[in-house]
Amino acid sequence: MESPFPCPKTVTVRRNPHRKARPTPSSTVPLPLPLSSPPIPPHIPSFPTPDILSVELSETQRPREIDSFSSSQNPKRKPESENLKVFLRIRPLTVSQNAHKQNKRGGEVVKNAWPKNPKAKHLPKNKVKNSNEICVTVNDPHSVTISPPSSLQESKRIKSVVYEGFSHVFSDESSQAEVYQKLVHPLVEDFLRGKSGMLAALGPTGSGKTHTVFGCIREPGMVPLALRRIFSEDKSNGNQVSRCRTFYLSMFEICSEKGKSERIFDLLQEEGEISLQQSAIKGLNEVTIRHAEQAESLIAHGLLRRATAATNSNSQSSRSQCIINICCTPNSNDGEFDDEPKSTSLTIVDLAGAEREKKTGNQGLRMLESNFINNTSMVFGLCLRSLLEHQKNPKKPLQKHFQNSLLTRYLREYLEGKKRMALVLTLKPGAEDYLETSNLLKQASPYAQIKFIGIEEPAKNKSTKRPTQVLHGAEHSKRMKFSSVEASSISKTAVFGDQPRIEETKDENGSLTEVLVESEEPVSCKVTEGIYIKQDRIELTKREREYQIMVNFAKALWDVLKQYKQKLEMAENEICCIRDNLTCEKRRSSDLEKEVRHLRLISSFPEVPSAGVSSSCLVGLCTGTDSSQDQNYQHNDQKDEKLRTHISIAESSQDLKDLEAVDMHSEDEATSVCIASQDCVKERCEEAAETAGLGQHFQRLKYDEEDHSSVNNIRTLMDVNNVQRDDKTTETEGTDDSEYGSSCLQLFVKNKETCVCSVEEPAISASPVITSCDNSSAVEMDPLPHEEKKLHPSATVMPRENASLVEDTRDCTALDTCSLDISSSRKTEKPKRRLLPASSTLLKDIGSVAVEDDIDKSKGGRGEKKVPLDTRNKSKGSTSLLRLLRNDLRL
Ligand SMILES: Nc1ncnc2c1ncn2[C@@H]1O[C@H](COP(=O)(O)OP(=O)(O)OP(=O)(O)O)[C@@H](O)[C@H]1O
Repeated sequence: MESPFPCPKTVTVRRNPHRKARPTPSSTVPLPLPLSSPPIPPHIPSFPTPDILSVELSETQRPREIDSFSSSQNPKRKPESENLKVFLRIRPLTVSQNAHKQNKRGGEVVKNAWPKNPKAKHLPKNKVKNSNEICVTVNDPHSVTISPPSSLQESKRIKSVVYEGFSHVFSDESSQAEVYQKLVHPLVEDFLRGKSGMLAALGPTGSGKTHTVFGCIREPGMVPLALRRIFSEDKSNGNQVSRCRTFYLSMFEICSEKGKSERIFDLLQEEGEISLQQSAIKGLNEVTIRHAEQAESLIAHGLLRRATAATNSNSQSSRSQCIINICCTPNSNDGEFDDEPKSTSLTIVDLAGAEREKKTGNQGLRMLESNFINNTSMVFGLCLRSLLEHQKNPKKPLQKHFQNSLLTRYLREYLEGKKRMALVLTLKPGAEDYLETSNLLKQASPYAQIKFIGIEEPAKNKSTKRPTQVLHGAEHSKRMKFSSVEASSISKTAVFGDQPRIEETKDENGSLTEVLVESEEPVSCKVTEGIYIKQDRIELTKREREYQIMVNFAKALWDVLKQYKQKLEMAENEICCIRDNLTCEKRRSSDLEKEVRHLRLISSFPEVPSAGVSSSCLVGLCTGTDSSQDQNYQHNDQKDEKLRTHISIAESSQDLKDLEAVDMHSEDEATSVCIASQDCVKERCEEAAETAGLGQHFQRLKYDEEDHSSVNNIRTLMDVNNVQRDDKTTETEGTDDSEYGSSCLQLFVKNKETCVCSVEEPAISASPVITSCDNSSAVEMDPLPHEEKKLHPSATVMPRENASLVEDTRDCTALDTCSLDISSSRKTEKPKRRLLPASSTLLKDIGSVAVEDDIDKSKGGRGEKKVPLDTRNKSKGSTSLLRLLRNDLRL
């Protein structure tokens, strides 16, 4: 059963690697950094202009992109690599078909109007191919498929092969103009801009090389089209170009003499055999051309001289390699076009087509010619192959295949990749030409990978300016004269390409010397290649440095802009925060204003009359260690009767009538006692004192730090400020704090002993009135037994007037005495405090004080614990004070 779809033939794809696009300078521009911003720098550093300008390039530092950048800056210098362009042109299957097509297109039958070799008149005409089978199929403008004829497919199982990577594939219907536009036009434009170039046509015999290069009258080839293009520009510019530059045409062929040796003939002169010395052709006639018609006429005459012969493959088969040079040299006196390039050349080579003996049936002389042609084509191909392999693997040396033929010796610079060139492969699409076509594509398609690296155009300085080499008229005689004089020293003459006017000689030291030919006396200047290289290197380094500076400048600018942006964002955020805070503050201020208004409204009511008496606070005593415990004590007052820690606050003067005599000056003051922990006593006292303005009046009476760890030190602070504030709010509004007197009674109990301390109101007494309970204290404390002291601390407050009796011996003017009686055991239960009226507490405590002589105390039994040192040191004055108090209070 047959498949509905024909099974495709097996196809082998031979791919030439794609040429990689050159990195453009724009690709080297640093990309914006990722959005994740780095930590914001504290400040933006100054722009590093000095650092940027001090860029120094090292050999390893030079980026590859610099070359492209430099070349883009100077289009006349393109040191970057450029691939060899390989074009493919497919000839029509038969000429008759082509003529038919041409007739269809233009209505005229195309005939080759170029002069034919008269020898070919009697040669047999090409056999008309009966087979219409083709082996070449154009896939796209850059690839073709070569399919073997059916006979070969069946017998040898040869597969179809796809060849890719061509710059362009011209089908059999392509016109000369189309081929010119894509193949030669770029070369001509470069040539007019001062870039030398070469086009070589390769292909088997009869494939259309000569047709492509020279064409016919109706279909002029690449050479006449190029000439027309060159001079058309000149015409459009009013012959300005030809006035500034001079164009020369030279045409020669390389053929073999009976297949033994190669000979070079100048096709523009009769019997013009010339020779090749090194890479230069000696004696080549360069004809000055002024317009295209003249040049075409010269070429037509040259083609008549070219060796052709009729073969089985081609009735007018080229038997030689034909080379045409169009040379351009600017006029030396013209300064207007001083920037124009110097001595450029456009070379077009029509190679003789390789032949297969079986097919051509050549014999004898034709066969020898065929061997020469095939050998030259092979050497040409070997040179390119060696260049390609060398470029692929630099370890492989560049073979000197060029030495094996005159053509390759002449084209050495092109074949070594030093100058720009293009190849056009011509093919015959017939099935009988499959093998030639296949071999050519297999051999030549990889050439598209060849790169021309570091192509340097001739320098513009005067020393490199080449005079014309045209060997006609006076110049010819000059040359001959010079040659006769210096012939012995001339080792070689450079006439190729853009160096036809320089003759290189070797001096005694063996160094290379270039001799300018146009001078009667040869001007010798030691110009070695190194000089040019050095100059170019310096210029290149300069450009690279400038480029590097610009790159660094751009980077630094980018960084600075980025930092400024971050800073701007920060500032904006800050502004937002400040704005929010301002709004809150405004809101607060408005609230405060409302409150003030409210308070003023309240203050407008009649004032509560001041009591006019002192509201003093007597300090309660406590054994607690912190204020939080004090609060607990207050809450648990009823539970612990034993704990005799008293915190008494005199709320009104009526409660302290007994004490009015003692402290007459403290009527207005409010006294409170702040029981603070041992750790915060000092801070609290200082804070309270500072708040109340009593910093200089407030003194701690006594604090013995020696033994504070053994007993819970009880400190009682009179936080005057707190009480003052309380009183102030109750008594008057808007009164200054300083109006209130403040006093602070601080009691220290050390080692369960009662200390008496007093702080007098500073407003009344300028001097600090502090009575300490040290050894010289006026109050003589009767120490209790040790166990009792632990449990019953008590404090006795004494009237000031009584205390004043003993003030002659003390620093204090008043004395408030507190006796502490610690009676509660902290071991058993939590201490409780009961808030009692100060007067009752004082009376009670004073009554409980046992006034005894220190002597009696010291006479205690041996087993008794010794009285502490501070107690023993109680003076008689203190004892007397206590007695007086008792008497005065009638206790
Ligand atoms: N593209 C083409 N269009 C029309 N005719 C062509 C084309 N190519 C070649 N021919 C004709 O084919 C014949 C052979 O072409 P040509 O002489 O150019 O081949 P060749 O490659 O130069 O051969 P050889 O190497 O033997 O010189 C010529 O008569 C030419 O007119």
